[in-house]
Amino acid sequence: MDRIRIRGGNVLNGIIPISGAKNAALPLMIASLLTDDTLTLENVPHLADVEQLIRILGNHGVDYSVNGRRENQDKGYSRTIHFTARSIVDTVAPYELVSKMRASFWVIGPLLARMGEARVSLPGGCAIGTRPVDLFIDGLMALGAEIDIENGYVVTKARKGLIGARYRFPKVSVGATHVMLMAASLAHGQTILENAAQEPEVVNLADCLNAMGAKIRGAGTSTIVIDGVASLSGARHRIIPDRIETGTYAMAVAMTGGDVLLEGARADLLENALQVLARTGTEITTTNSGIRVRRNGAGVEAVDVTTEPFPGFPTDLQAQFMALMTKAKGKSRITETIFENRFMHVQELARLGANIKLDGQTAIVEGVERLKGAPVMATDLRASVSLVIAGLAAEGETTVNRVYHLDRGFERLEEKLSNCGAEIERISA
Ligand SMILES: CC(=O)N[C@H]1[C@@H](OP(=O)(O)OP(=O)(O)OC[C@H]2O[C@@H](n3ccc(=O)[nH]c3=O)[C@H](O)[C@@H]2O)O[C@H](CO)[C@@H](O)[C@@H]1O
Ligand SMILES: C=C(OP(=O)(O)O)C(=O)O
Repeated sequence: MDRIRIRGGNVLNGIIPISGAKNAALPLMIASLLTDDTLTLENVPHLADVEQLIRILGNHGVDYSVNGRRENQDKGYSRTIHFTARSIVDTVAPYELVSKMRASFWVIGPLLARMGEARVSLPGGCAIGTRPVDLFIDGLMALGAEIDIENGYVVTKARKGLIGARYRFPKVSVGATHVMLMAASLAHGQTILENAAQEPEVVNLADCLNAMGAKIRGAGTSTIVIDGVASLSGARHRIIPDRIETGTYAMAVAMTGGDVLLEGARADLLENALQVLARTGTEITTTNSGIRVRRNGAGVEAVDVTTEPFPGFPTDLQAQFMALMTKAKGKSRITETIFENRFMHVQELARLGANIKLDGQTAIVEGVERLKGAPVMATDLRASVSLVIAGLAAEGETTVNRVYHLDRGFERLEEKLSNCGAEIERISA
């Protein structure tokens, strides 16, 4: 299995191009199941999750073709991809495919809306909590779907089509909001979703669905109104820049020091996290071409954070921020409210010399003078990259094992960081 080897201690200087957002690309690709026309997506990142979803969609009958120079396609540059689901050849999403990635469960919405049936394996994904699917089931049932769980599969039918309804999510869920948006777009009549997720990825999906002919208002607020339409057409749509990748590299610069332009990044997608970073003493400026992050030799202040649904501090940046706080001046409290088991990076950061104590859902981080390189391993995507950041600021050599987690969500990570002066390389097994 590949590993990442880092020799820490270098400051970061230069330009890091920000890729298209994984968490926007996945639901947008799934939306291609809603129409027999071509959905063209621009700025699709080259990531393991995207490739896996291409395979899953292919199983249902989605053809795809990639624009761009052939030599770029395999090297991992964001691309334009055309997805066409002329006909749905299979409404079953099997365990072997869905268990590898949580988001693949979301095909349940479009398959049910377009075909009146779906049989989708319960999902896998990052091991950061129990991650049930009750909200998807309740929401689709509110639209008139019949649902049973059989042998690890969610089996659903709506032979006469889905019917618009008012549904209030008992808890904010990004994935369940995506699925309800897609399903309700082809339902008969009006659907009103309350307590919906307000994440930029939800807005990106709603904008794309509207370009395909859907009638959705209010995406980006907690109440979304969808007037169902009989069919959707193709469209051309651009994926937003990845706000988690943006925040991750911003925290890397805050930790190592230096001056980096995060090219193509959009500050409005992560205002809360940028404000938190500014409070640590990191200089953040928005320019025409992206976000510039600077930190001199003065070190970072300790800041408390609590993860929350958007527009709050994102759970997907919690691990990276904890890495930063391990070298802060003083004590910070980091509270995780979204996932009940998202502290697996704590014991790995401790291998590098971090001083962190857990008190329920709160991590108390006492900043230390220096971290020292060590072999580490993480069991989820954002935890893995938090170890990369910590390794960049640690003395000596850090080896991050199980690199496949990083490949799920970070396009050309080693190249982007080494272009800015980091000593980082992939060691192929
Ligand atoms: C591919 C993708 O976009 N993944 C993101 C998405 O995951 P995902 O969409 O899976 O996360 P959700 O917003 O659904 O999860 C939020 C909370 O709701 C719970 N829940 C969710 C559904 C359900 O039916 N029942 C239930 O209890 C979850 O266990 C979790 O505790 O949003 C998360 C929260 O911002 C991010 O960390 C993930 O990176
Ligand atoms: C948790 C994540 O992904 P997933 O929902 O696919 O597990 C993530 O992107 O950080």
